Amino acid sequence: MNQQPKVLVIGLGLIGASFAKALKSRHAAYVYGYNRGAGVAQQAKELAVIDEVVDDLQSLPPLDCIVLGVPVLAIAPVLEQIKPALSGLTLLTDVGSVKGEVVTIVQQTLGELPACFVPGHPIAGAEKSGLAAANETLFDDHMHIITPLASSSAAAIELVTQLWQACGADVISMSVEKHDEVLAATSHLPHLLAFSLVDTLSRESENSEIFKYAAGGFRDFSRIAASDPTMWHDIFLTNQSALLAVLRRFQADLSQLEQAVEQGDGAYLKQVFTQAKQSRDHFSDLLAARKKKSQ
Ligand SMILES: NC(=O)C1=CN([C@@H]2O[C@H](COP(=O)(O)OP(=O)(O)OC[C@H]3O[C@@H](n4cnc5c(N)ncnc54)[C@H](O)[C@@H]3O)[C@@H](O)[C@H]2O)C=CC1
Ligand SMILES: O=C(O)C(=O)Cc1ccc(O)cc1
Repeated sequence: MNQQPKVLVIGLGLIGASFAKALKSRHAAYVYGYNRGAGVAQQAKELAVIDEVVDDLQSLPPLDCIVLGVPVLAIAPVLEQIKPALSGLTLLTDVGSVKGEVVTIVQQTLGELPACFVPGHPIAGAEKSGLAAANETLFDDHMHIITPLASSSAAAIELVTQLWQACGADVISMSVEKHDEVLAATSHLPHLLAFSLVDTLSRESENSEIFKYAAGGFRDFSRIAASDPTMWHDIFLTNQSALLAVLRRFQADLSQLEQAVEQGDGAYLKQVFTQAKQSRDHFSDLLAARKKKSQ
């Protein structure tokens, strides 16, 4: 594309603002921004995260692409407002952590799956949220998963790939179903466990007094329990079946560990811990290889 594409980011929080900032700083797009509530988009302009503020989703400038950077259950009300602008668009995409339910929401809200629509999910983030957490290098050397649909046009797939590559991401493609299964296991379950553990421990001691005595292991494990409650509320409600499947497998394994502790079955404990260590060491090697490749 000779001219810079014109991109509107709706939802200027951690992911939307990081994406906008990465595109703008790398001169990969002319970036408009919209956020509900007074002031956020204006602040984004002042911080050079976006080029221009959009005040009203019902009167949009000519655009090539709209990126939905809002929590999953905020997508439907936003789509209702931008419906009229979708006909001239090359690309409509999102960054939601769940894909199946986003596809259903788009289909139900628009009455069809438009050719411009390609679902997406950056596999990069943090426990922080909001515009203040925006970081233009957030996506460097991270995967961006797209789940193109039978209805997605070649032009839409090309533009989504080009934009995320410009932000430093490795764009990979997979089915909606595989995405939701894999992410339930590697992201949604660990977040559920972290929320649950920190909640349990905080109720066990007044003013979370026991946290004073926690070491690095607890810090590492519990970091993600500081993640945004609204965002995770939406994820757990919209990836219900994949999450329940992996949660039930985990609960069965946890019960076996409980029994082993109860019965003093050290051999079983050692076998589980050894297997887990091998898997984690393999994961560290993968991360190191990815880092090396990008240097
Ligand atoms: N936080 C993370 O690490 C990651 C999040 N995601 C996904 O990205 C999406 C956004 O997450 P974050 O950026 O972390 O959240 P965030 O809370 O930092 O940002 C969301 C932004 O959307 C705005 N917003 C909410 N409802 C709106 C509406 N109806 N109209 C206009 N603006 C609205 C909020 O005011 C906020 O500025 C979610 O769908 C999440 O699943 C994907 C990858 C990583
Ligand atoms: O903070 C972390 O370690 C994360 O795992 C961030 C994250 C949260 C949600 C996603 O869909 C993808 C990445």
